[in-house]
Amino acid sequence: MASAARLDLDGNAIKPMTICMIGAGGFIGSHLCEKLMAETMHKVLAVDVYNDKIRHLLEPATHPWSDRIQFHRINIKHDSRLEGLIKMADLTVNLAAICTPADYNTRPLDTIYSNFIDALPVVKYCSENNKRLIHFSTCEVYGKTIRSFLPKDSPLRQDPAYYLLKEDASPCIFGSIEKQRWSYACAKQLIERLIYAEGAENGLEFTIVRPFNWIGPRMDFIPGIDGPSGGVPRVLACFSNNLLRHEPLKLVDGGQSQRTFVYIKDAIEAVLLMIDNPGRANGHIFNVGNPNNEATVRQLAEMMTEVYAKVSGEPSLEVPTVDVSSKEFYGEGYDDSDKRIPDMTIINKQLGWNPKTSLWDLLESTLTYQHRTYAEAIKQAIAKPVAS
Ligand SMILES: NC(=O)c1ccc[n+]([C@@H]2O[C@H](COP(=O)([O-])OP(=O)(O)OC[C@H]3O[C@@H](n4cnc5c(N)ncnc54)[C@H](O)[C@@H]3O)[C@@H](O)[C@H]2O)c1
Ligand SMILES: O=C(O)[C@H]1O[C@H](OP(=O)(O)OP(=O)(O)OC[C@H]2O[C@@H](n3ccc(=O)[nH]c3=O)[C@H](O)[C@@H]2O)[C@H](O)[C@@H](O)[C@@H]1O
Repeated sequence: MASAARLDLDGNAIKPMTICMIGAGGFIGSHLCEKLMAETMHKVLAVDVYNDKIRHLLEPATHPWSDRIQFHRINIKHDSRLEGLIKMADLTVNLAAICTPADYNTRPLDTIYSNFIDALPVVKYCSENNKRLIHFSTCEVYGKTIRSFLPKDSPLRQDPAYYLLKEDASPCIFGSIEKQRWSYACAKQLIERLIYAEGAENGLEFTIVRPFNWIGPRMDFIPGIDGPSGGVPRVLACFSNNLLRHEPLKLVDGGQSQRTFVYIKDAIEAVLLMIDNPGRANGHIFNVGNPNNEATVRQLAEMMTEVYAKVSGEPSLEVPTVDVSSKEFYGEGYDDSDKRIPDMTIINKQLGWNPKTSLWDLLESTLTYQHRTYAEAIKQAIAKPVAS
């Protein structure tokens, strides 16, 4: 339960603050709002175009935190109320973005505008009004690893010096301009550089977060149920959708890419530490991921298949996966990050944070949620006769 006597990492009482959270209605925003309402006395001015994922926090108005959360339906592309909200707050957390890879090469303009141009006024208002900013970037700013350019048989491929991703040392390696996949990473990189420069030249107090594949309940949508039937969400929701519909999981280009997955609830602990410890978080860029939860996409598919059979009680398909080319799945201009392992030195040193949940455990709780939330709706959708 919320308590006024929470202490920061240096033993000082944490004063309740007002947080302007932009993109509060999304996956990460909904979990961050939940945490702030349940465990702190901070107030949230929740800005988004949607509020479905935080409706349970907004209604009924009898929640013990009801006077600490306000929803503002605002599109930050064109709404003069934004500056007023940032001025009213002590801290702004910016989560708003287009961040699904299927959009990067098919809607590159929207992707670049969303991740760079639309974030500019947020940075400017924070800087001009001396307000602290926590900005969400991405691990995609690292792009490909140096390792991926080494010969296949090089022993150096096993050396972490060629793949471990460090905030203050690793280069950002993207593909050519025709590989529009990198429109997102490049826009995120430029806004990081701008924020960093505002800090250096104008004293902006900032923290940049680089999430490494945070996953859990409420991530994206299930096509045809709570999102467009032709839509392509991120991998967790794609594979969940396949499992719920008893279809084989599609492995893009053989599913050889590697990712590290962190449970959303672990990651949110890291964000709360940043919020509550400005002296330790300001001026830093933080990797937030779980280096112990590495899997190829193929391994992820196999594990999700096994976990889903366990939580749903339904047998797995005899052939649970199918290979598909990236061109067929994402279209022209797709490219991929080969491997993403976060170096944890900086977040450990500054905030003492470590992730706890194993890949199996996080998939078990997430797929239990997916099954409970969607299985019935999918059954009904499949049973519905198609209109002739
Ligand atoms: N989930 C991850 O693992 C992950 C990884 C790397 C980076 N990120 C970054 O974290 C942030 C949040 O990601 P998420 O997974 O919660 O995504 P999400 O799509 O679930 O949430 C983004 C939210 O921003 C809102 N939004 C977008 N444009 C807006 C606008 N113009 N005005 C108002 N609201 C707008 C959307 O409606 C959505 O609710 C993004 O910046 C993303 O790039 C997330
Ligand atoms: O989550 C992150 O840390 C960042 O990375 C994601 O990028 P990516 O990991 O490539 O996106 P996913 O959709 O989760 O795909 C992961 C991998 O699975 C593959 N995939 C995806 C979907 C599918 O059905 N099958 C499949 O094999 C993709 O090709 C990719 O190799 C997104 O860019 C962002 O949300 C975010 O910034």
